[in-house]
Amino acid sequence: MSNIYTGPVFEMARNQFVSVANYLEIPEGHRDRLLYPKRAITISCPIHLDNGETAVFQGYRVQHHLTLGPTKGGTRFAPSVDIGEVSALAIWMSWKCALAGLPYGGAKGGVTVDPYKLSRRELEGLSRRYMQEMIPFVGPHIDVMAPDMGTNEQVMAWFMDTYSMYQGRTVNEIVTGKPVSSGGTEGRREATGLGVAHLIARALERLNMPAAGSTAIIQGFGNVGSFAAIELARQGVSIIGVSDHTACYFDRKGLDVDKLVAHMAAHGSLAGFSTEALFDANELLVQPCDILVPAAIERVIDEKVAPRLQCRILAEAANGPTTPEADAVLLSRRKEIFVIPDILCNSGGVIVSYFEWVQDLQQLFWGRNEVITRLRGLLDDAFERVMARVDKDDVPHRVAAMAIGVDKVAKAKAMRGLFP
Ligand SMILES: NC(=O)C1=CN([C@@H]2O[C@H](COP(=O)(O)OP(=O)(O)OC[C@H]3O[C@@H](n4cnc5c(N)ncnc54)[C@H](OP(=O)(O)O)[C@@H]3O)[C@@H](O)[C@H]2O)C=CC1
Ligand SMILES: O=C(O)CCC(=O)C(=O)O
Repeated sequence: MSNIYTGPVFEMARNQFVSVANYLEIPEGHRDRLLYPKRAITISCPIHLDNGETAVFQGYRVQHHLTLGPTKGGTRFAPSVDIGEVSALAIWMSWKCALAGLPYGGAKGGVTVDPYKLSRRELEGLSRRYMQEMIPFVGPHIDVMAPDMGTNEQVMAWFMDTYSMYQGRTVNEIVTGKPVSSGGTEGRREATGLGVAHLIARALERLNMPAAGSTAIIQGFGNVGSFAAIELARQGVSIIGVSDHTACYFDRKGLDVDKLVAHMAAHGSLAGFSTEALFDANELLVQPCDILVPAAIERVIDEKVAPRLQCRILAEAANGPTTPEADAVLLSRRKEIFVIPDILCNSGGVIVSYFEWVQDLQQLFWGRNEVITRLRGLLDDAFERVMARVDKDDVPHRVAAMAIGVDKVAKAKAMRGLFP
């Protein structure tokens, strides 16, 4: 199939799919239908800059499959965004939602922009224009957006408001990850990081390692990385390394997570937190630790980094942090390194987004305890199913997790018939 889906991140998603399709013995003739997105939308978003000029930003939304329900997934504002990256992220959302048992296909969207270079007024203009251009293609039962890198609750509130103005009524079920004051759910802000820490606790249990006194290194200190750090520290794990784009810190005695979080709240980045603990960002991932949490971008663990990892647990909070070449290395190190694959590890976010959507549709809101208890229940269930498959078939954790997701979508497609 000749197509527009290219680039290293899409190649990763395709290679992973081929490995899983081989393991599941999916016939060649069924594979393109499972892999390639149903719809890929490209838009131009012109906005007025503060200096009076007009800038046009490229935006995308990819809806991978519609077999199990509406599509679901975040919106990324980052310079790296292109159709290949967004498509890969949409495909991963499909396997993630199916693994968690959510009634969704995968989607992802984004704008090629550095959001930190825009003023608040420009960011609002871009967010509103993006949603406005997407109105013909999204809806509470068609495609439901959420935050991802570079977007947040405020951007979701602007999306919701823009969509609602066009409908002439409040439609808060059009996006998730909104502020609680605008129809968001308790627990969504921290859900992904909390889920990462919960699954790390399950992995520690399985390895007979106590949480208290274990050490963790976290790359990325945004929504996911910071909440994972808070929850791990609460469990007694010592956070010995953290980084973002602006700084990297490492201290074997442990960093003060409360102070890191307060610094982020005051300054918006890690720069300036400490002079003593400054460290080389290129060496952070390969330092000895019990738990390594990449919580930033794709492809940071490649065939050069993988042989040098010195962690016992690799908890993939980011989407796609490990390349297929690195996976081959990790396969040979599978007794040393316990991988919690991304589609399992970071699924807490979309799980609580699902709870938010359900609450918005019903206009009946749950308390935080109910949200977190249900979240832990779905994560435990997915974790157990992945481990059962690993034990039964002796396959790598990623293959087991993806196989559960791919198999569910494949079976649903088969039952619905080949032709419309
Ligand atoms: N938000 C969510 O609910 C979910 C997010 N994810 C995934 O988690 C990851 C992080 O997302 P999220 O926390 O929301 O995004 P944020 O934008 O909130 O934070 C991203 C963090 O990563 C850092 N970062 C970016 N590039 C690098 C780099 N090269 N080295 C070190 N740090 C870097 C950023 O630093 P800086 O600010 O300095 O650029 C920032 O600290 C992404 O892969 C995303 O797809 C997965 C599931 C759900
Ligand atoms: O909350 C959601 O709907 C999607 C979150 C997301 O983008 C992801 O899991 O990668």
